[in-house]
Amino acid sequence: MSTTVPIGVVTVSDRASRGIYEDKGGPGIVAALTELFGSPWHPVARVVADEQALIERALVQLADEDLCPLILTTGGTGPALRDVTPEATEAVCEKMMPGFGELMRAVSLKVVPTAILSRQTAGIRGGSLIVNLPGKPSSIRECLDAVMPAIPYCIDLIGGPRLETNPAHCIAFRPKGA
Ligand SMILES: Nc1ncnc2c1ncn2[C@@H]1O[C@H](COP(=O)(O)OP(=O)(O)OP(=O)(O)O)[C@@H](O)[C@H]1O
Ligand SMILES: Nc1nc2c(c(=O)[nH]1)N[C@H]1C(S)=C(S)[C@@H](COP(=O)(O)O)O[C@H]1N2
Repeated sequence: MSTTVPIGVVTVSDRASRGIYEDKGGPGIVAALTELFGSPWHPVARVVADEQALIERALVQLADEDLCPLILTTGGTGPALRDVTPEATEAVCEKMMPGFGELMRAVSLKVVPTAILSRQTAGIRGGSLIVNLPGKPSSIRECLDAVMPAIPYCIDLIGGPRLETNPAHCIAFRPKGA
């Protein structure tokens, strides 16, 4: 059995899932986490089309079977008809964490005026925190840099493993004594 922490990485993209283009989202998340995490971890990656049932199934498996304390999605957060990642996230979560989306949009707005078009959100399913990132590969690091400082303490609070960040790239916030 693996002693490293499984982290769910879900690319939601019609074209990447069909092989029309190479998926840069999943590898982008892995590259970002490789810098940001200080604890041993390994990715459990999935690539799915923009279909709510498929996204929900991937999230449920990663949470309930793979026991990932953190699941990151990329893509499907916009206003287009097939963009349903936030709906899938909300459908499988018991509790929403709207502050994640608020912060990521605020930070992204400094980079791109269309940041308001992302409905990216976050929520809790059991012992898993699910966080949506936009599909544009360049948005992954911008968004993760903003929210990563709060992620280890959030995972503490839902009973997950103690995750450390790499202080060269990210200082995690935990209240004194936590
Ligand atoms: N997984 C990915 N890998 C590589 N590039 C991506 C990926 N997802 C998105 N992109 C790029 O970012 C752009 C905006 O992403 P968006 O999620 O809106 O794509 P989309 O138009 O919904 O198409 P698709 O679902 O087929 O990726 C895409 O047009 C593509 O250039
Ligand atoms: N940081 C960042 N946020 C961003 C973007 C971006 O390029 N960088 N693209 C925006 C655009 S153009 C769209 S349409 C929405 C939704 O993208 P998605 O459907 O690929 O998730 O994310 C927005 N948020």
